[in-house]
Amino acid sequence: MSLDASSVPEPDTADRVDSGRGDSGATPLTIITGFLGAGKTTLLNRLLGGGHGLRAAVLVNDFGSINIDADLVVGVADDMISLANGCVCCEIRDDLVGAVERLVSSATPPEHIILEASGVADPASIWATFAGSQRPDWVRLDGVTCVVDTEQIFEHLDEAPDLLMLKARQIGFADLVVLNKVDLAGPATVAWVRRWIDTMMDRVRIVEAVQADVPLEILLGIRCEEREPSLEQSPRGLSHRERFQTWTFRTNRLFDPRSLQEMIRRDLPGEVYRCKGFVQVAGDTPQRMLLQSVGRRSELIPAGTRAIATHSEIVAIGTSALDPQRLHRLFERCLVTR
Ligand SMILES: Nc1nc2c(ncn2[C@@H]2O[C@H](COP(=O)(O)OP(=O)(O)OP(=O)(O)O)[C@@H](O)[C@H]2O)c(=O)[nH]1
Repeated sequence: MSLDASSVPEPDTADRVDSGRGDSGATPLTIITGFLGAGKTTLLNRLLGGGHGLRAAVLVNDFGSINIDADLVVGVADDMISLANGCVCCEIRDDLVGAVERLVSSATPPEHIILEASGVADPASIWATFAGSQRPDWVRLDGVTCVVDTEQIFEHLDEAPDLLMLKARQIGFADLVVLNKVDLAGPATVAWVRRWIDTMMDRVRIVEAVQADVPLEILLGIRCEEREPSLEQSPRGLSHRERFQTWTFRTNRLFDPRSLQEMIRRDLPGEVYRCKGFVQVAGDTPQRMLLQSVGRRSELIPAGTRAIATHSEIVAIGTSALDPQRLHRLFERCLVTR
């Protein structure tokens, strides 16, 4: 895990969202939740690029051992705390509280804190962490936004039926649900997922989106109703480390981009929910690309100046049945032979 920096310089925009720090002095906290690959980082980047005028600090939590998300969040290089190698709702709660403590007690404390939780996190447990901490008055929950991959919400239920329970808990704790990726889902699926959420939850606000494009005003300054965080809301039974597994592949060799995407589409085991990383791909000149895959969908996009390095590093997250040897063989097959 790496911890660095504290808060951002005052933006020069005149349009400010009222974040509502209020008399209590508690710093408003927005939690972005949602399952792996739903579009949380995409939403976070929209928030950060949105010119809301708030001095916001960002906490990014990746379940894997490398915090890829930290490289994908744009525009807050010195203002982000990266919490990797565990989930903030259960395994690295102390790191979360410590990071927030550092932020709020710094010389220039942020006006707002945005936490992108890991895709397997239970937001109720995150909030319970603050309630159980030494200084529960440091932060005030401003709102919880849950990003849903509308196309894939019901995927993987054969391998892990309890996944739907986790997704339901993420949605159920939210003030706002962003039904994302409606471009991939199509109207019938969108209507179906909407109905499913409506019948399951009371009074949750739902917006549909492509690339998490939702108005900023509805994301910040929600001032959600007080909710009593109870430590009983922590997940019972297996810990995330027992339910989910991560696997990392590193190589100095070049990938054949077509084989890589074809392998993900055809052969990636159903136990793998998400892959992401930076890869060196073969071409006229080797190129550094960002690999993103959610289920069997994948994209390779030029990495630009992000995460400059000469080797490739991919993280996969899946069920505890994930087979490291099999994955190693599959990814190795996509390397260019010398
Ligand atoms: N087609 C389509 N792709 C999207 C949309 N929103 C996000 N994506 C893509 O989905 C992938 C995952 O998006 P992220 O924002 O990284 O998802 P995430 O929830 O932060 O992922 P984790 O942090 O790994 O859980 C990326 O390749 C995005 O470009 C959308 O509305 N439509």
